[in-house]
This record gives sequence, structure tokens and C-alpha cells, in this order.
Amino acid sequence: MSKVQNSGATTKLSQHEILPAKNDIGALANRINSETRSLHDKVDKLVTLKMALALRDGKIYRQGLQSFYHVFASIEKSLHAQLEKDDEWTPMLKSVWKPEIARREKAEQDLLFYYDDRKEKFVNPIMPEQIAFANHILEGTAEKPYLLFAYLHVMYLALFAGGRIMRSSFAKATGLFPHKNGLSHEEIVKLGTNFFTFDVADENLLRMIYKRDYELVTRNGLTEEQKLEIIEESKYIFEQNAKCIVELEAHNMARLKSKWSYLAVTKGYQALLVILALLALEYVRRFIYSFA
Ligand code: HEM
Repeated sequence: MSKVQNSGATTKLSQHEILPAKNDIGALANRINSETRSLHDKVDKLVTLKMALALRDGKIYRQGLQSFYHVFASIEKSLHAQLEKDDEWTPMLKSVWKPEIARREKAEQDLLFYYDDRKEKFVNPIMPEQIAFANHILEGTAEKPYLLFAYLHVMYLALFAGGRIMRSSFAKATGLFPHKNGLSHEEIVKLGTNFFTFDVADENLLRMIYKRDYELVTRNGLTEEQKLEIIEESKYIFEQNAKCIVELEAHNMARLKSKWSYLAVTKGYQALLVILALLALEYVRRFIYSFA
């Protein structure tokens, strides 16, 4: 059992329990981070750009959340199937997994809020890259359960760093949330940002314990070959996240274009009629004046 101390207002791990050390180049988590740094930067830029739009438009926000929902739902489906088995991976995954970190249900609560309780609107992915991602997770981790360690690091730790930055921007965004009768902005924010919150007293402690247990389990429990496969899977996770964001952008752009061409056709036609009517009036005016 870990020794968790209470010091003042916050609960802390003692120094030697903070694992892995930042400079421990052998730790799998650190290896994943250093091998995916440039991919992280790329996806970070994509998400940040999209966030600028999502902060003003609830529809864009819920599209992005929906995309992540399918990823977490697939991971957690595969993980739970594995936790119920009793093979070599089950105890290792059990040691790392913390129920408080689960995201499928949290994302679902928010999506029900944004889609007015219409679950059928989001429960199955329909965008090709999202479908590909979900299938890849389910098939890949069923065949090689240790690949779940790539997801447990990349997808879940993302929530503590970038997720926190996003949560504070979203909470301030008044244009994002749908207005619901009789609810204050704070109440609405609470209903729509479950995805970024953890039901624990101290999120930092949860993150540290999660990282420590991940390190303790993966250090000697995996072969070097399996670790290399997990690092490759981590690269795929970043790349596929980027593809899902680009796909949503292209989808929105296509919708916007068809909206503009629709407007150009319908409103353009009306504008043409107005111009013709004005020209006809001018012609009549000149005709009348020519006899005056
Ligand atoms: C799909 C999107 C993203 C994924 C999968 C992802 C994943 C990760 C991972 C795995 C880490 C390392 C965590 C650790 O070892 O404790 C991390 C760190 C971090 N991420 Fe992201 N991230 C994403 C998007 C973002 C975005 C949009 C931002 C900025 C708003 C961001 C900012 C950060 C920061 C500041 C850190 C901490 C770096 C550090 O402690 O050295 N991330 N992210």
C-alpha cells in the first residue's frame, strides 16, 4: 500500500513515491512522451485552433467531444472485457486502472446535455476516421491486450494537462453552452463539462498515483518488444486523433460551402429580381419624363 500523507490543505505523495522521475529515460511513459513530442505539438495546434471556434459554437464543441467519446468508449469496452478475463494482462491492467479516471460515462453525460437527451444522435460513430479509430482500438487490443497501455497513457493523461487548460477556457465561454430554462451559467457549465472533471478530492494525487502505478507495472511486466509496440501504437493514437480533427474541419467546411452556394443561388436569384425591377422602374421613369 502506498503511504499517502496529508500535508496542510492538499494530500501529497512523499518524494520517493513520485514515479517515474522526469529524467528517467527508461520509463515507458517518458519514452512515449519523448517519441511523440512532435506529434503532440501537431495535435495540440489542431485542437487549439478548433477550440477557438468551439468556444463560440456549441455544435462544433459537441462534434469534437463526440469524436473523443468514441475513442474512450472503445478503450473502456476493450479494457472491461480484459478486466473480466483472467489472463496475464488482467492483474497488470487492474493495478493501473482507476474507476475515477473513466471517461466514457462522463462524455456521455455531456453529450446527452448537448443533444437534449437524444442518445441516438451520438452513440455510433458515422465519420469514417472515427469509425476506423474505434475499430482499430477494438481489434488491436483484443489481439494484443498490452496495447491498452498506450491508450492508458496517451488518452487518459491528456486530460490532466491539455484537458485542464481546455476546461478553464470552456467554463468562461458564455457563447458555447445552450441556454436551459431557469439555470444559471455556473449550473449549465457544470452540466456540460463533466468530461473534464474527476470525482476525487485531489486531481493531482490521482494523476500521480496513476502514473506511479503505470510505471511500477510496465517497468518489468513488459518485454522490450512489447514496449516498442506500445510506443508505435502511441504514435498511431496521436496521428489518428489528428486525422479525426482534420476530418471534422473538412466536414464543416463542406457544409459551410454548400450553405454559401445555396445562399448564392437562392438569395442571388432574389437579388437579381430586385435589380431587374429597379431597372424596369428606371426605364419607366425615363419613358414618362421623355414626354414631360
Ligand atoms: C488529442 C489531443 C492530445 C493528446 C492525446 C495529448 C496527450 C498528452 C500526453 C500523453 C501528455 C504527457 C502527460 C504526462 O506524461 O503526464 C501531455 C502533456 C501535455 N499536454 Fe497534451 N495532449 C493533447 C492535446 C493537448 C492540447 C490541446 C494542449 C494545450 C492546450 C496540451 C497541452 C499539454 C501540456 C501543457 C502538457 C504537459 C507537458 C509537461 O508536463 O511537460 N495537450 N499531453
